[in-house]
Amino acid sequence: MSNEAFHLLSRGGVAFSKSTPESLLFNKGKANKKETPSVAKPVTPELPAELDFFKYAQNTQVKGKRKQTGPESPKVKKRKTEHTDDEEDEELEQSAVTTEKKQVVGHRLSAKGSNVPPPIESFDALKDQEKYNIPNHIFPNLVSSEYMEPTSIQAACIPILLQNRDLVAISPTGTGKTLAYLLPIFARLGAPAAMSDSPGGVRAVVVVPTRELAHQIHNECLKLAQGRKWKIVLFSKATANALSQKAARDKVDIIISTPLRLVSSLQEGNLELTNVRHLVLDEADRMLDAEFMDQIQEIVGACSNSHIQKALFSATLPSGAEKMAMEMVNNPIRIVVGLKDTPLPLISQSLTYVADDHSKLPSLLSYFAQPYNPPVLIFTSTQTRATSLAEELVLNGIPNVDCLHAGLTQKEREDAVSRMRRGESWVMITTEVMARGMDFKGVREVINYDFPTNVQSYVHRIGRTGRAGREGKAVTFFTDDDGPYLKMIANVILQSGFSVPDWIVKLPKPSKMKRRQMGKVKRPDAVNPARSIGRRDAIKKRDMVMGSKRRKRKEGEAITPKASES
Ligand SMILES: Nc1ncnc2c1ncn2[C@@H]1O[C@H](COP(=O)(O)OP(=O)(O)OP(=O)(O)O)[C@@H](O)[C@H]1O
Repeated sequence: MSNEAFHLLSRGGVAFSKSTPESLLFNKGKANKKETPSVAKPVTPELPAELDFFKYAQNTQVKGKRKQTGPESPKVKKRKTEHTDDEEDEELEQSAVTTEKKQVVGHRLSAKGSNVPPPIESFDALKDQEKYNIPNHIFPNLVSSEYMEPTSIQAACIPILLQNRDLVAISPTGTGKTLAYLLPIFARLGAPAAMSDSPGGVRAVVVVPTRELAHQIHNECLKLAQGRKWKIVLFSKATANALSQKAARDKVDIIISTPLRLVSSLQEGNLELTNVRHLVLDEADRMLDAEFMDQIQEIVGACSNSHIQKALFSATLPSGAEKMAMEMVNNPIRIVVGLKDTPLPLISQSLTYVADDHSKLPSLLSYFAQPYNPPVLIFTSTQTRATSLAEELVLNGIPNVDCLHAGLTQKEREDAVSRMRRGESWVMITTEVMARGMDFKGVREVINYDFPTNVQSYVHRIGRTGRAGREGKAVTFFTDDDGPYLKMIANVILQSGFSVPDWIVKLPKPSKMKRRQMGKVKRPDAVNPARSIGRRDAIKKRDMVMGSKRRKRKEGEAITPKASES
C-alpha cells in the first residue's frame, strides 16, 4: 500500500482530544451505558512518597488496588537484581547503601560521590543569586512551561550541575530529566554568545540517539530560551551546512544532535567543539552501546576544553554501561531516583500469552474490540512488521492508525510525530526508534506486539506512557518462542509492584547466552500469514504473466525480420 493511500485509509479526519467526547467512541462495549468511558484504572492505592515524583498521590484520589507487594518489600528487592544485565548491579547498590549513599528525605533518591550539594526544595529556591547565580529571565520561562515544582531528579541534579560537577543520573522514564540538564546549561551559559564580546564557538552540546528526540529537546530548549536571542541549533544536514562558516558557528550557544551527524561535521572539518563547556549524553546507556561507541568517543575527544562538564542521563543504566559512563567523567556524582531499571508504578503492566506469531493479530483485534484508551502505541520488532501491522489494522477498520519507523523519509517521520502530537493518531505502530525519550504526554496504553529486545528496551518502551505523573497501561504479548526471556520481564513487572502468573515466577533464570539472544526471535515480515500467502501467489502470478509476455516478445522478434524480408 502506498504511503498516501495508507494515510487516506487510516485517517478518520478528526483529532482525538482527551477532553472531547470522541474518546467515547472507543468504548464500544459500553456505548449505551452512562458511565464514563474506560479510563486506565489507578493501580496504586497509596503511591509511596519516594516514588511520587510528580506529587501525584497528594493531588489525586486513588481508587484502585495495588496487586502485589510494593517495591520496598524485601522479597521484591531480592528480585531486583535478577532482571538486570549482570550481577554487579546489586554490588553497586549495596556499596552505595553501606558507604556513600545518602537518603534524601521524601524521595527514594541515592547520591554517591564527594561533597554532594543538597537538593533544592523548589524552583523559587534557585532565585538565591548568591548561591546559584541564575539569570532572572529563566524563571518566567519555567512558569510559562508550567514547571511549578521540581521533580526529584531535577531537585537533585540542578544544584550539582550548577556547581559544574560531572554527573551520572538515573531516573525513571517521564520524570523530567530533560529539564534537569537544560536548566543548568542555560544558567551556566548566562547570556547568548551573540551578546558576548568574544564569542568562541559552540558552548553546549546535547547528544541523543534519534532525530525525533533531538527535535523534541530542541523544542524544550526553545521554551527556556524565550526572551533572549539564544542560538540553539538542531543539528541536521542543512544546519550543519549553514554552520560551515566559522563566523556563523561562533554565535552558536547549544547544539542538539545525534552522534552520526555531529561526527560527520567534525570529520569534514566544519565544526569544532573545543569551546564546549557542557556535554550531555541523554539516553546514556544507548549512547554507550556498540553502535554509537566510536562516535561518542570521537565527540568526547573533540570536546577538549579543560573546563568541560560532562553529564550522562538515562532511565536505565546496566552496570556495563555504568562502568563506561564512570570512566568518562571526572570526580562524578551518581544520582539514582527510584529503583534502577524499574518502571514507575503509575504504569500498570501485564503479560498476555498469544501462543505463536500468527495468533498475535487476532489477539490484537480482540483487544481493540474491547474498550481501550487512545492514543495507543504499539511496538513491533521490525519496520516491515510495523508497516504490515498498520495495514492490517486499517483493513480491519481500526480508526486513525499511523506508523512511524526509521525506514520512512525524514519528512514522513516528522509528519507522523506531528500527527501524534496533534492527537490525530489513535493507534501508532512503531519500532525501537520511538522507544526512547519521546514524550507524547497523552499516550495511555503501550502494547508490545513483539517482545522487547532486552530489559532496557522494555522499560523505555512502556515508559512512553505514564509520563509526568499520569497513569498508563502496558501490555506485552508473548509467544512460546519468547518463553526463555519471559522471566526477565516478569521480574521487572514484579519489581514495579504488579503480579505475574506463578508459573512465570518459577521459570529458571535464563543463562547469559540466552539473555544475549533475547529479541533475536525470527519473525515473518507480514503479521498476517494469510496475506503473505496471498502475496506469494500474487508475486508468482505476476512472474508468470511477465514470463509469458517475455516469451511472446521473443517470438515476435523472431517473426519480425522475416516479415521485413517480405
Ligand atoms: N517540573 C516539572 N513539572 C511538571 N512537568 C514536568 C516537569 N519537568 C518535566 N515535566 C514534564 O514531564 C514530561 C517528561 O519529561 P522528560 O521528557 O524530560 O522525561 P524524561 O525523564 O527525560 O523521560 P525519558 O526517560 O523517557 O526520556 C514532559 O512532558 C515534561 O514537560
